[in-house]
Amino acid sequence: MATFTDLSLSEPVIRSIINMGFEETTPIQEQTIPTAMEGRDLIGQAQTGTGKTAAYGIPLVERIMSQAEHIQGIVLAPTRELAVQVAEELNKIGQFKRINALPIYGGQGIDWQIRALKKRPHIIVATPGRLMDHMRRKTIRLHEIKIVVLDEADEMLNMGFLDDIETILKEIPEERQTLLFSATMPRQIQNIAQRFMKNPELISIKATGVTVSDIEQHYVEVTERLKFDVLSRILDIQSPDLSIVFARTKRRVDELSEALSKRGYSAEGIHGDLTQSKRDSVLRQFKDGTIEVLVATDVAARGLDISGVTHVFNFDIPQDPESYVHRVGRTGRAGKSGLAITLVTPREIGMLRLIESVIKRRIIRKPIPTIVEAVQGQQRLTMTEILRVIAEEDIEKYKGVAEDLLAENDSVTLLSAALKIITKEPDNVEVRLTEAAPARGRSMGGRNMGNARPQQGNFHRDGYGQKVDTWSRRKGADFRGGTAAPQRGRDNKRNGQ
Ligand SMILES: Nc1ncnc2c1ncn2[C@@H]1O[C@H](COP(=O)(O)OP(=O)(O)OP(=O)(O)O)[C@@H](O)[C@H]1O
Ligand SMILES: [Mg+2]
Repeated sequence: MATFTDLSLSEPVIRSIINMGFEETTPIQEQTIPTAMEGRDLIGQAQTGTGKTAAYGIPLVERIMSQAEHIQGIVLAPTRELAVQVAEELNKIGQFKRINALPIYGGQGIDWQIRALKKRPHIIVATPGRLMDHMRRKTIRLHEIKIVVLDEADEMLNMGFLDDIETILKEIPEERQTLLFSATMPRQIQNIAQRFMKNPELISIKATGVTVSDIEQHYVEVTERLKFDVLSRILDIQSPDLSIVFARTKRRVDELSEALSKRGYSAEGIHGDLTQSKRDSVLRQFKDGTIEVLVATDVAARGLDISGVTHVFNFDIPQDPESYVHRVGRTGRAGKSGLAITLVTPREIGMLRLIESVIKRRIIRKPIPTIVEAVQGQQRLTMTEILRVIAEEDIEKYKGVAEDLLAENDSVTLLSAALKIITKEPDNVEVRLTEAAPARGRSMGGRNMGNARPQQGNFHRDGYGQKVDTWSRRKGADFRGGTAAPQRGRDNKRNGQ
């Protein structure tokens, strides 16, 4: 593995990379940065969470002149949250070279953006629709752009941005450099490449699978009616640090997040019909751990890099294999491990098989978890928390009361009562979700999702027939913070926490 100093980068950029805590390059960075620095067009494909942002961000920042006070680089991204995140990363890479990147996206006040543009950013990171607005108003001019990056280009096509992208690229001088990055490269991308790129070099990192191998991938076959109980039980058993639950429609996201809250989980939803300020605050709370379960449509499937996401749930199986790859890729980032669990109704098994054939990997079947397992999971959580408090916290002032109580009750009875109070018991608050139509696949012609080979190593881990210990919490994952058990207790929750 190469280090960044092998890549003939400038001193300020090396310094900022060190400051960001990057030591070695990832494979996509090692292979694309030199080509991109030469000014060539390129298409970069590599698994989710492997550092594609810096793979284009570093050459982008390097090739921009900090003295010239006009927009020289532009990154197009499919969602607002992704635009914000990419701009943040570019600002970090450019901090010592004094390169400024500005996110430009819908839902944010256009006047505010116009004022921010007057500060003359070197790079803008934009969603296509809002950029078009600024082009019409002539508040952004593209005639001095030297570099264009299309991040998640395939998703921008899915969202119907082809015409917008075409209009935008026509405004940009032809001598520009064009870079295109995604974890998935369906066939339409070749079309974009032919029309808008000059003899692009294709750099595809040949991994063993299209999805990251450190992400364990499971599925549970379950009827629509039982899905919510299964999700709750798995949450109780596994007690994820942070998890994302993907659902098919905005309405189901609303209903699910409400139902999860009713059952005592700290959950919020995010989707495209919410106001931008709501979207921002939900994401912020999820990042700082105030919310533990983020319920989302595919708006959160692409590119978002949130550390601490240990679990991804497909409450509804995605409509196509690309979406599966990206959703699951919200965990297991930058070499971390993760677990992805897909709930599949009997009618959707065909879609699951299609996904397996595209990702060239078996998704392991797990049985429906039982209530007993859910209870055991929560009891384990309580026990761990008690042992932690004994080891780490000052409990002297409780000892007097404890002794008084012990004078009249035996210790096992007392401790059992205390455990009951702080353990979140499986909850049967009635919930009702609007049914979603089962997933039907799009045509699969000509998919090229990376030159994956089957991962033989995963085949022996099949969960068929295993029972009680199948759903035990994974080893090695520890509980975030110290207050997990009491805060998640149902009584606290009912008091509005
Ligand atoms: N060389 C590196 N060393 C250590 N961490 C890195 C390195 N490069 C990137 N990272 C970190 O890895 C994480 C994932 O990076 P990034 O979001 O760029 O992935 P991606 O390939 O674009 O994924 P996706 O396909 O989901 O968009 C980020 O937290 C980033 O800071
Ligand atoms: Mg990315």
